[in-house]
Amino acid sequence: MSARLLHKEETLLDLIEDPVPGAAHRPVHYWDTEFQGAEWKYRNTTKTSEEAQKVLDRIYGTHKEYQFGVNILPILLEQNIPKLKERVRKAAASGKPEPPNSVEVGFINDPDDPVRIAANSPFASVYGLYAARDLQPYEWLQMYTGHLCTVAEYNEQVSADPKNGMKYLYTIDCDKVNVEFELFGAPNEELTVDATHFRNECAFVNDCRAGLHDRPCNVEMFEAVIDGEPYVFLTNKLAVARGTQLLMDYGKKFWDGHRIVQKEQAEARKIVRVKVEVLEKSEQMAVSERENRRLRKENRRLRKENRRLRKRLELVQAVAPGAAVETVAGENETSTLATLKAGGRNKRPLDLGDSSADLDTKCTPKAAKMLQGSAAPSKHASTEEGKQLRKLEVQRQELQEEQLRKLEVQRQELQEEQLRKLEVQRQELQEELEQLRKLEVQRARVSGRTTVNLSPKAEIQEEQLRKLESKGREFQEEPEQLRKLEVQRQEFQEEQLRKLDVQRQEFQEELEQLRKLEVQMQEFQEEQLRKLELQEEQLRELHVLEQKLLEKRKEVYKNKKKIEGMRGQLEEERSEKELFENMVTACVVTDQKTKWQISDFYKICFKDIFINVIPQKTFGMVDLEAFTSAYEARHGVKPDQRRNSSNKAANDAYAICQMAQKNFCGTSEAPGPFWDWKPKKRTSEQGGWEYFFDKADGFYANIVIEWGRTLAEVMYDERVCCDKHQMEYPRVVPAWNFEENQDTAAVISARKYFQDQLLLVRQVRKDGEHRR
Ligand SMILES: C[S@@+](CC[C@H](N)C(=O)[O-])C[C@H]1O[C@@H](n2cnc3c(N)ncnc32)[C@H](O)[C@@H]1O
Repeated sequence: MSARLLHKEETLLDLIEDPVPGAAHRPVHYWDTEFQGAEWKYRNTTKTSEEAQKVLDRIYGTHKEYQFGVNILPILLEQNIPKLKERVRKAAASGKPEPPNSVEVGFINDPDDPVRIAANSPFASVYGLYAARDLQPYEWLQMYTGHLCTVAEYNEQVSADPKNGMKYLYTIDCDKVNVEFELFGAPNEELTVDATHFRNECAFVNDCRAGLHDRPCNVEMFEAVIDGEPYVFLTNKLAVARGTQLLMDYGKKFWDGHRIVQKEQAEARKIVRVKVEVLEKSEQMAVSERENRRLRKENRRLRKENRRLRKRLELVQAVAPGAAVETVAGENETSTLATLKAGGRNKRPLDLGDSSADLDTKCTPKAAKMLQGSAAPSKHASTEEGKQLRKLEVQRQELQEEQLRKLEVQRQELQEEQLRKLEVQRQELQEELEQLRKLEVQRARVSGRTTVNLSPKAEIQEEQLRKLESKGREFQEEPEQLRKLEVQRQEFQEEQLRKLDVQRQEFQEELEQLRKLEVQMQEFQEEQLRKLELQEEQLRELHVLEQKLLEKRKEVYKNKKKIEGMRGQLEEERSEKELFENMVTACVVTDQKTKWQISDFYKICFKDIFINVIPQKTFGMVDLEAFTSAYEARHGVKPDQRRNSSNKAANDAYAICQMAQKNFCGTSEAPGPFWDWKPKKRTSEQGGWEYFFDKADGFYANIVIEWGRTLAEVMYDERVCCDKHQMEYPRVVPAWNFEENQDTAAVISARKYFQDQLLLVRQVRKDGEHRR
C-alpha cells in the first residue's frame, strides 16, 4: 500500500480506488497528513518521531513496568512484541511513517450497512475500517491518535461548534484504568482523545449496533498508561478474515452523548435556518418596501399629472363653449369677438405643458368662472358639448342673419318714411309757392304794374320756398348719399362679414385643433386611468404582501421569542447539568477510595472464587438467578438446602462445564456452534421484520441429541438472550450439571462463597456511603 499525503481540499472520496465488483466496501488509501506513523499530537504539541519511538519502545520493550487498563491483555503483548518491535524498527530506519498493513479505510458500499442506512443516502461519504489481511486474534492494529484533552474541554469545544461533535473521539475512563491523572495542571477524571481534526485509520471503526440484530463485535480499544500519560490502541479480539469490517462496542455512554449532541446539532441547524429565513425575509421586506415607496411616489406623480391634465382639458372645454354662449346671449358682439380674438386667435395651439395660472389671460371671466366651477369632463360630456357647440354656432349664425335682415328692413322703412315726409313737405312748399305766384300775378294786375314786386311777406315766403327748394334739392340729393352710404354700409358689412367669416373659420380651425387635443387628452387620460388602475392593483397586491410580511415578521418575532425561551431553558438545563456534574464529581471523588476498597475486595473474591473454586475461564459469569431457578424447578427446593460435597463433584462440574464451553460455545479464537446458530428473519405480527431462532432447524435438533432437551432449552434461551442484549459471552449455566445428574457441590459452594463476598462488598459500599 503506497502512502500519499491527503491535501486539505481533497476528500476521502477523491482517493477511492476502482470498486471491487460486488464488494461491501471500496478500499480508500487513507493516510492522514498529520499522522506520521509513530508521531501524534499531544494536546497542541506534536511529538517528534524520536519521542514517539521512545514511547513505543517502552511499551513493547518493557511493558510489564506499565499500568494497563482492564482491557489490556498481557497475552497480546507477549504474542506480538517481536513483530511490533520489528515494525517500529523498520519505521525508524526508513524515517517514513509506516502505513498500517493490517487495516484499511473503506467507503461503505453495502446498502444494508447500518451506517449507510443512518446516513440516509447512497452517496454520503461514510467509511468503515476493514481488515486488510487475515488477522489472528489480538493483533496490535494501530494506535488511536487525536488531541488529548479533558472531557470538559471537549464538551466546551462541542458547545461552541456542535457540528463536529461526538463523531471521532475515544474517552478514557480514568476509573477503569484505575489511575489518577494529573495532566494539564489539574486532576482529571475523564480524558478524551479527540480525533475530530487529527486522526488516523483507527478513527473509522464503526459500532456493532445495528437495529434489532447487532453485528459481531470483533475489535476493541485498550488503554495503556506510560509515564502517567494515557495511550489508546486498537486490537482484534477475534480472528478476522480479510475484507471483514472491524466493529467495536462504542458503549451506551457514547450513544447517549451522541444523541444529545445530535439534538444540539439539530437545534443549531434550526437556529441557523431561522436566522437565514429572517434575513431573507427582512431583505425581501426591504426590497418590497423600496418598491412600495417607489410605486407610491410614481402614483402621486401620475395623480398630480392627471389633475393637471384634467384642468387643461376643462380649460379647453370652458373656453370654446363660453365664447359661443356669449355671442348667443346677444352681448356686445364685437367685444365678444374681440375677446375671442384676444383669447382664441392669439392663443397658441394648446400646449399641454402650460400652467393653469395663465388661464385668466386666455379666456373670458365667464370662461374662467366656468373653469373653476366645472366638473371633470367625461368622454360622453365632451362629445355632448361638441354637439352643443356646433348647434350654438348654427343658432348664432341664424340669429345674426335674422338681425341683419331686420336692421335692413328697419333702415329701408326709415329711409322711405323720411323720403315720404320730405316729398310731402316739398309738395306743400310747391303748392304754397304756386299760390304765392298766383297772388303776385293778381296783385300786379291790380296795381297795373308790369313788374311784379313782391311784398315783404311774399319775400319771406319766397325765401322759405327757396329754402324748401334747396332742402328739396338736398332731399333729392340725399337718396344719392343714402345710396352711397348704403354701398359703404354694405361694403362695411361685407367686410365685417368676411372678417367674421375668417374669424369663424379660424375659430373653427381652433375648435378642430381643440377637438383633436381633446381626443388626444381623452386617450392620454384613458391611458393614465389604465395605468392608475394597474397601479392601484399593484398597490392592493403590495398591501396584501405587506400584510403577509407583517404576519411573517410576527411569526419571526414569535420564533425569536421561542428561540430565546429555548435558549433560556437550555441555559437553565446547562446550569442544572453543571450543578449535577459538580455533584457527581464530588460524589466520584469521595467514592473513589471506596471503589478502590471494593476493587480490592473483588480482587480477593475473584481470585479465590475463580482460581481456587471454579476456574473463571471455563465458567464465564455464573448466572445465579438462572442457576437457582433451574435447580428449584428440578428439585423443588432452593440449592443451598442441599449439603456440600466432595472435590470430585467440583472437578466433575468443572469438566462438564469446560467441555460444554469448548464444544458448544468454543473459544474466542474459534467460536463454537453456539455462534453459528444464526437467527432467521420473518414478518412480525405488527408488520415489519423480526428475528427468531428456529427450533425446527438442524441446530436445535443436534443440541437435543448431544445435550438433552432441558439443556437444549437452556441454550436456546441463552442464545436468544445473547442476541437480544448483544452479549459477547454466553452465561454458562450450572444447571447442566443437574440435568445430567452431576453433583453440584462445587457450584453450590462457589455460589455460597460468592454470596458471602458480595455481602461483604455491599457492606463496604454502605460504609462508604455513610461516610459521604
Ligand atoms: C468514529 S466515526 C466512524 C466512522 C464514520 N462511519 C465515518 O464515515 O467517518 C463514528 C460515527 O460513525 C457513525 N456510526 C458508527 N457506527 C454506527 C452504527 N452502528 N450505526 C449508525 N451510525 C454509526 C456515527 O455517525 C458515529 O458518530
